[in-house]
Amino acid sequence: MKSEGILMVLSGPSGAGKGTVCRALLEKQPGIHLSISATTRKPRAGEVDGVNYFFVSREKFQQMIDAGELLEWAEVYGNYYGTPLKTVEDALARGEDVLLEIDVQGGLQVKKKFPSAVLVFLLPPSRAALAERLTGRGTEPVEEIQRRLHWANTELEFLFRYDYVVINRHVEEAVAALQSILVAEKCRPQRIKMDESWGNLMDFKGNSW
Ligand SMILES: Nc1ncnc2c1ncn2[C@@H]1O[C@H](COP(=O)(O)OP(=O)(O)OP(=O)(O)O)[C@@H](O)[C@H]1O
Ligand SMILES: Nc1nc2c(ncn2[C@@H]2O[C@H](COP(=O)(O)O)[C@@H](O)[C@H]2O)c(=O)[nH]1
Repeated sequence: MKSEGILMVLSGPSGAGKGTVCRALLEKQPGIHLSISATTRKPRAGEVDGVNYFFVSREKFQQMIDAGELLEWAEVYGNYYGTPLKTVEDALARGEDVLLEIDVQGGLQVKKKFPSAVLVFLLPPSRAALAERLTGRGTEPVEEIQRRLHWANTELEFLFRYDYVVINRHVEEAVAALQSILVAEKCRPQRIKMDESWGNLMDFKGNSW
């Protein structure tokens, strides 16, 4: 009996620790496929095209939308971000678990297209922790930090439309929670591929020994 790969979405306010937790999860489970998004945002110091994001122009991003190349896309903090569809489909077809680190608007689009996707909302332990983390990262100017913190309130409204909430108090704990979710989701009857000897699942009584 073999279960299929899981499409897992990780969302949460900017600074919640999504990127940090994703990297730590991949270290523990290198077999997970992390989707690389396309974005019109400019690279931060140290970010590499094709590794952190595919950094594209607005024109190129629009072409990708028009060509149906994006599984989902959204405008976030004044820039466009989207998930390339084909690499996700290919990885799922290979039976790999796929992780999308995307915003809440994108998360709900994914759920519409892939109802079996698992939506996880990553929450920092407190409002103060969120502000400290975002400021401490030191990658955005003060106005941008304020803008992201302000938007966090709107993002929180999406929390109850997600399947799971993980509190990112300690990175290792958050990673363990994500791993547990993956294990539990693989045990759902809808995902289990049962050995053919069990016959027609819808008609157990009709099967003879
Ligand atoms: N559990 C944690 N405890 C303390 N600091 C943390 C924890 N998780 C992440 N951080 C720190 O918080 C900052 C923000 O983390 P990260 O960049 O991963 O957030 P993010 O949710 O991916 O943000 P964005 O959406 O803007 O990309 C980083 O400096 C990171 O090192
Ligand atoms: N809807 C999507 N949101 C995405 C995608 N890739 C990243 N994001 C989200 O954007 C913000 C900002 O990211 P940053 O790298 O500029 O800090 C963050 O919430 C990401 O999760 C995507 O493909 N689609």
